[in-house]
Amino acid sequence: MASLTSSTSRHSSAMPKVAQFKIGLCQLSVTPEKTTNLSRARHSIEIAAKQGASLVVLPEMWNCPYSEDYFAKLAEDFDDEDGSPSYFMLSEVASCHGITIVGGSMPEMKDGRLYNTCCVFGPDGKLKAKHRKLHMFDVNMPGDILYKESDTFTAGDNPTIVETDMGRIGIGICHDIRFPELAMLYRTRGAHLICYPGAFNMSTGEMLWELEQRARQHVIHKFSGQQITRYFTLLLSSEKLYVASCSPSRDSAGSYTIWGHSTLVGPFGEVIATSGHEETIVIAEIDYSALQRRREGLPLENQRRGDVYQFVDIEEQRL
Ligand SMILES: NC(=O)CC(=O)C(=O)O
Repeated sequence: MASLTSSTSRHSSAMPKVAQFKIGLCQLSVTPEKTTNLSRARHSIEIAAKQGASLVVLPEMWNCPYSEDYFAKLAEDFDDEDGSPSYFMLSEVASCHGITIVGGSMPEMKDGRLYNTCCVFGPDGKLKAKHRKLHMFDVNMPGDILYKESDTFTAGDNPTIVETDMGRIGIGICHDIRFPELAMLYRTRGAHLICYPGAFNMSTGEMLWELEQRARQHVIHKFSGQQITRYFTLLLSSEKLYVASCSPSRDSAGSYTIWGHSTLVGPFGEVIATSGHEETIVIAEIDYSALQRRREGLPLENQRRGDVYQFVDIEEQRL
């Protein structure tokens, strides 16, 4: 069993090759026309690269509206060269500009099943990792929102942590953010950054946005259970990690109204850069030396009480 202290972890948290760089969060407008989505995404990635971003993050479902009417229709099998224009566009634009792309998410069709999948491409255009959304967004808030993502998608089975020139990056998709255990797992495995492509809706989005501000003041007594899990995720980010989220822009005409507000949070829990709900690109600086300062100044690794509580990393347990 792995304890919460990362000193017992087999994963090092050494600083990456590039410790200071720009990240671009492409908050994209998404339409039912895949070709339009592809050219918008490509254009936005190219602008981010021209503005100096060496890591670009796209939203959850950037090539397809977040709607049951489109998921299967616009899904791609990434192994099919002719049937996967989105996948190959990302690979091509990554190598063209020599950048790393955390490719938001796309509906993936494989062996008759649909997955909500994020592909990460390196600067050579090669696929570095594929994350299938782990937690299905099944929600029933009477009078507000009723949705069952698990009716359409199959959940993935693996956490995804990917070694890049721009650090060790953990991937989660939207609802995955609500599970602090996943962020904790990434942290114990030495992640510097967690990227969450997401498509929050108007009610849950508002909760998160308010929470980001309130969490910094450590006001927890009014939070609901759901908000507390987000609060803990934010606490994790403020302890150890950079956290980047990237959303589609809001389309009020769509059946699922998106919150927007793509954001980069730093290791002090501070919002480094954010956006409104319109189509835009957030360009922000990541400096991993801030992680080191934070770790040295507040050495939680050495202070955790493994004799009182333990965090189990299932993979380490298997070894
Ligand atoms: N797409 C989602 O997973 C939506 C979600 O988590 C939300 O809060 O909204």
